[in-house]
Order: sequence, then C-alpha cells, then structure tokens
Amino acid sequence: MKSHATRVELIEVAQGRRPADLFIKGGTVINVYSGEFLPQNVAIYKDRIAYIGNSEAAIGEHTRVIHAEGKYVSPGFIEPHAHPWVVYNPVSLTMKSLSSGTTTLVNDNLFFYLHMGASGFKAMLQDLRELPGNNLWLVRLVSQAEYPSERDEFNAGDVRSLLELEEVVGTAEITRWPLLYKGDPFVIDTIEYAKRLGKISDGHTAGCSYEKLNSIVAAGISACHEAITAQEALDRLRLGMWTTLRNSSLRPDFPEIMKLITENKVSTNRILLTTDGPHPAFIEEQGSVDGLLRIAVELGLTPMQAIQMATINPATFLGLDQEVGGIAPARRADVLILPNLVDFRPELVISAGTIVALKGQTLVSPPVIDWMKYVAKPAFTMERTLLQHPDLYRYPHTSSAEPVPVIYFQSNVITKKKDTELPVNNGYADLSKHPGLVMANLIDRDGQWITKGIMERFAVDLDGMASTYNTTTQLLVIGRDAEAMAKAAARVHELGGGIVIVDRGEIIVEIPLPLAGMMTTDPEFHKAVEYQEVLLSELKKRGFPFHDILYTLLFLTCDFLPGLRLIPLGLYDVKAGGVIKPAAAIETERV
Ligand SMILES: Nc1ncnc2[nH]cnc12
Repeated sequence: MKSHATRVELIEVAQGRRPADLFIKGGTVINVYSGEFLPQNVAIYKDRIAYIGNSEAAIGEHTRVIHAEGKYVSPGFIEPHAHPWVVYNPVSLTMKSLSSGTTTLVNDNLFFYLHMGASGFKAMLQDLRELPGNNLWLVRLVSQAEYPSERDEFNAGDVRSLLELEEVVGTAEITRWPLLYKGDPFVIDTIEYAKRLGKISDGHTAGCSYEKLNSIVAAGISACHEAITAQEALDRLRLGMWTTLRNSSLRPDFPEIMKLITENKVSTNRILLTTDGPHPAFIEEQGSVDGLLRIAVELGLTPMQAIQMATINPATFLGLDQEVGGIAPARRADVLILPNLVDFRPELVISAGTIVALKGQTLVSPPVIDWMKYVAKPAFTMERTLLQHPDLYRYPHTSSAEPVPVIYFQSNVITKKKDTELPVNNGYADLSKHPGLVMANLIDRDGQWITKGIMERFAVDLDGMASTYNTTTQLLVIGRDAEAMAKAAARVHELGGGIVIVDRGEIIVEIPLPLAGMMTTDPEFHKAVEYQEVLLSELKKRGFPFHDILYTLLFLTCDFLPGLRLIPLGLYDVKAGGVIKPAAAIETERV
C-alpha cells in the first residue's frame, strides 16, 4: 500500500523533530494488538500514523490538535466482504461507509467484471483511486449462474491480470462451491496463483457439511461468511477458516451466530464481521460496521473483542496488518474518535490522514465518475420490438394432465419445486383460475434465449414487472398480464437497465439502473434508499410477502440456493444440479 509519508519523516515526527499534521490529544487509545485501553496521544503525518504515547513534542505551530478527552481513539473499521452494487454504487457506498467509520471496504467485482471485462474494470479502478477511503477488491473466478460463454469470459489470462493489481487482495467468494469440492482445475489453479501472490481466497460455503468443508479448505479457501448457526461457524473456525459472522438485511443472524463466542467461548482472533451487501435502507437505519459492533456488544461481546473483529482481525486475514487495522507507527492514518462504546458512531473520521467526516456528515467530495465509459457493450443488443409481443411471456403448455414445475417461494430467497396441474388455453398455461401464480421469464439481453417459468407466492396482484436487477443481469420479466409485462420490458430496454412496474396499463414505478443493470449512477446514497423503498412498498401492496425484495430478485436467477431457479441454461433444479426445462431460442418463442 503506497505511503505518502517517508519512513524518515515518520521517524522525525516520532522524535518530535518534525511537526505532526494532526495530533489527537488526551483520548483513550483502543489498542487492538494488546487488547488494552490506554490514555495516549496520537500523531499523524501526511497519510500515516507516526507516534502513539504521552509526549506532545510533535505538536508544532501548524499542527491541528484534536481534543479527544473523554473519548476513544479507534482504528478505522474494515468491511471485509462488501457488495458495492445493491442499487447503490462503489462511490455512494464508500461515502456512506466513511461517514460512519468504515474506512476500508473489500469489494466484490462480479458485476463490474461481467459488464466491463478486464480492461474496463482496470480503468474503473484507476479512476476510483481518487475516491477517499481505502478501497480494496476481490475478483471473481466464476459467475453465479452458469452460462454458455462463462469460461471464455472468466479466462485465466484476464483473471490473473486482475489478481496482480495492487488494490486486488484476493479471489472473491465462489458461490458454486461444488466446483471446489470436485477440484475444478481452473478454480484450483487460480487460487494457487493468488496464494503465490500473497493474496487470500474468500469463500461461500452455504449449506456445506463439516465433512465437505474439509475439501473446500484443502482447495485453498481462506474464509467463509455463510454460517447461519453457531455450530456451522464453529465448524469453519475449527477447520482453520477465517470465520466471518454476518448480519445482513437478508440474514440478520448475529443473535444466533454470536453464540459461537458467548456460549462456546472460542478464541476470537480469527473471527471477522460483515454486513454482506445489505439493502440500502438497512445501512441507512442500522449503519455499516458501526451497526455490527453495536449489536455484537448488545449480545454480550466485550467492546474490545468486537472492535478487534472489525479491525486487526480482517487486516491480518488480508495480510495487511502492517498497513491497516490498528493504531501504530507507519500504519495508514485511518482513525476514529468514538464518544462511546455503545453505538460506535464516530464523531470524527480520519482516512489516510484527512478528516473525511464529522458527526456523520462527510466533509470531502467524491470524484465525478463517468461510469458508462468502462462498460464494454450496449445494455441491450436485441431490438426493443422483440420484447413487445405478449406471447413471449406466456408459458407454453400442451396438456393440462402434465404438471408444470412451479417455483414456490418458501422465504425471501429459498424456493422449491411444486408440481401443479394447470389448464391449457391456446397452447399456453392458463393462470386465471390460480390467483397465486405469476409468469416469470429470464431473457437474454442479446436476444438469443429465454428461460420460462411460473412462480407462486411472489406478488399475487402484479400485472407486469421487468428488472435487470438480478445476478445474471439479464432481463427478468414477471407478472400475470402479458401485455403489462411486455410494456415493462420495453421500458427497461429504453432505460438501458433498471426496474419497471406496470399496473393497469400504466408505468407506476421506474428505477433506472444503467450501471450493469444493478446500480444507479447517482453518487447520493439516499437515492438508492428511495428506489428500494418505493419498489418494496409497491410490491407489498400487490402481495409480496417478504422483507427483502432486492435479494428475492437477485437470487431468483442464481444457481447456488435451493431449489428451482431461472438461469440462462433453463429452469434449474439446484439440488439435483440440472436443468429440468432448457432455455428456448427466442426466435422460436416469438409469434
Ligand atoms: N453472492 C452474492 N451475490 C450478489 N450480491 C450479494 N450480496 C450478498 N451476497 C451476494
């Protein structure tokens, strides 16, 4: 990590021979290395910490003195597993996170890579160097729903070239973990390559048994955040994984998984914390890592344990403990002034030696990013007119005696296959006598293929909705009224990505998401909150029974959560690991 201060300058400041730029006086330093609270001063020079102790010799004529009497001086918080695309974008998420003390974000690159390729992604990283905060990245080795050209796009040359970048700290979660279990050569070789570069490999082993976890760890995976019980967390810890405890909007699991610490009394030095890409309103209401600390302490952790899990532990996991994660000489000056160890909301946030936020308000401006210049091809290469025919959305069906495999929602994201007999009308399934069902289609943005399904327990009164917000970023079109679906789909095409709802012939929700079909380009975080709230409230009015619509949409098209899902290859049974109804060529579906 580049330092603007030289070591000689830092030595001089430490000895009081060169004045500090910032001097934090009279606070209680949270020493995450020794686990002590120490009444000490902290001197900062340029972007680095130079001195911690009782001397005031580094205060010079132009030194800015920050009085921290009665307050705590903490290392900046680290989010080791961020997904900077939940309608918000890397700029708005960074600024929001900084305002509440998260000075390091370790971001997943999935959708940027899918839409920008290696060269666009590199260009984006170059421009994001202007962003305040410490922005690190993990790179994906595979997508989250298999598609025909996947292995060409995630090729060894491109992926390795990204792994070599300074801000890339490792390989990102591999949601399709059976690839690791089976020893997939590309995945294993790339993880090995990352290790040779001194980088980590994040994991995603949802539902993986203790026995199988052995193979995943043998494959080189260093961490996992998917434990949903204390026992699952213990399994991971015992097998040498960095165990990341998650409290997200989709899975607010702290009350259960913190029992790993409060009941099992395990050592906490290989435990990390994550928000795992929560929806925007969750961050707005509960904060980022600061919110995790508050809940962890409410559940019985000591403030020191909690802070260590959000600072020095992730820094050590990333191999960056000489750079970040604690208050010590030559570390990046990512420092917080905390009025208390209850809500963990910093009064002041210093990032790389600059005061970036005061009382929750950022004091610095982000760079203006022209996102679209990194994107490799137009949002849609198919003609819009192709989307305007209602029959495209109907479910072909020839015999009422032959059951249709319906996608039944058990929760926000978990589905199961429910075989249902449906009448036939003109060659299509007739849903009129089944008010709980909606049609659902995943359509290739290049106009080649369409995967068709029928869903139950989504939103019973939905006329039509279209969305590129899903893990394939292809066009997902859902509804009971084929005309409304066609209208919504055509509008999303015009927007170049986004979410549109049509009700009684009118567009009632329109959320432009031009960046990869997932993100607004707005640098203001509250824009993402507004979009999410309107979407959830309109779908709830139409019968959506769950709390996290963005994750319902996101994971409907993935290939790693139970049970029946729409992926580019077709209607996919995850447990069986196979397509039960292949995607069709769009030409043949058109009338
Ligand atoms: N696997 C995943 N893919 C996309 N977004 C996510 N947010 C949390 N987990 C995610």
